[in-house]
Amino acid sequence: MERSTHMFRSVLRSLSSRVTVFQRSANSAFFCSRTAAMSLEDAKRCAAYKAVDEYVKDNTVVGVGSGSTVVYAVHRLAERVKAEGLKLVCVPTSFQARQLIIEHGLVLGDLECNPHLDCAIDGADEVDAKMVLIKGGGGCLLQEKIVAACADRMVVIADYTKDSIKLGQQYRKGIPIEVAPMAYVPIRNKIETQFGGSLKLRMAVAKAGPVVTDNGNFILDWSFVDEKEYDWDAVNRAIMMIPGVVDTGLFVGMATKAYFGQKDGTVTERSA
Ligand SMILES: O=C(CO)[C@H](O)[C@H](O)COP(=O)(O)O
Repeated sequence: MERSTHMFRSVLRSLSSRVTVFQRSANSAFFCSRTAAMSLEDAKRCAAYKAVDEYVKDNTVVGVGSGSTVVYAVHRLAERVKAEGLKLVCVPTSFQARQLIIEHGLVLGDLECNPHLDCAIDGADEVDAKMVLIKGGGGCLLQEKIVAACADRMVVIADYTKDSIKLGQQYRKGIPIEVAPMAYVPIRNKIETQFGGSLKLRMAVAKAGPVVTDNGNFILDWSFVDEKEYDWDAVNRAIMMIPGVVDTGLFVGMATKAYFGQKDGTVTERSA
């Protein structure tokens, strides 16, 4: 009995030192209070909440990105719809985003009915100093790029591990490239010959064989040469010209703002 009381107290102590508190300020904005031990999840949440509070207002048509950080953005959208009665339309970038929107009782839109969006809020695998992004770690790059291209602004939400000077400094899994299944070998060979590095077909974890995207395609992850100075805009354009390439996870000149949740509960920003 004494032992279980002791264990319960120590769990409580550790929880109270980790918990992130979101408080409502006088103008009803939320902010992250700083605690001794902020987790990576807290950092994601701080960035996501900040982006939603800065960019979403009544009647916004918002693109909902994919990945684990976006989950917090959807929580915050739902919270504000409930508290403030905001009228929003949410356009998903993946099956995951679509489910999140539905589960949170938000209004689901699409590009047929909502071809123009006010903003797209999305995560990233890496953001360099010039706001070039690597996206597609979760395999949703095609729809993410299409939705972002339809938005007035693309706002990135990320934790501090995504912030880098040069691509490849933080994200080591390579640049995802979505390809038509029949063409993955010639595309792999062409990119290796033209730009160096190596490409690997992304394999599924809970399924035999390769990952199949929401669009029925495969993903090649390109480990480029670290020491090389790539012009990402030119590289992206050249890869897009290879028959069978559907899209790349290089987002050049698309993101207008990036929020990075930090270890101490603050959120830093970068603008294009
Ligand atoms: O591009 C993506 C999915 O295709 C995600 O935005 C990216 O992988 C970041 O995900 P997370 O927020 O889980 O770190």
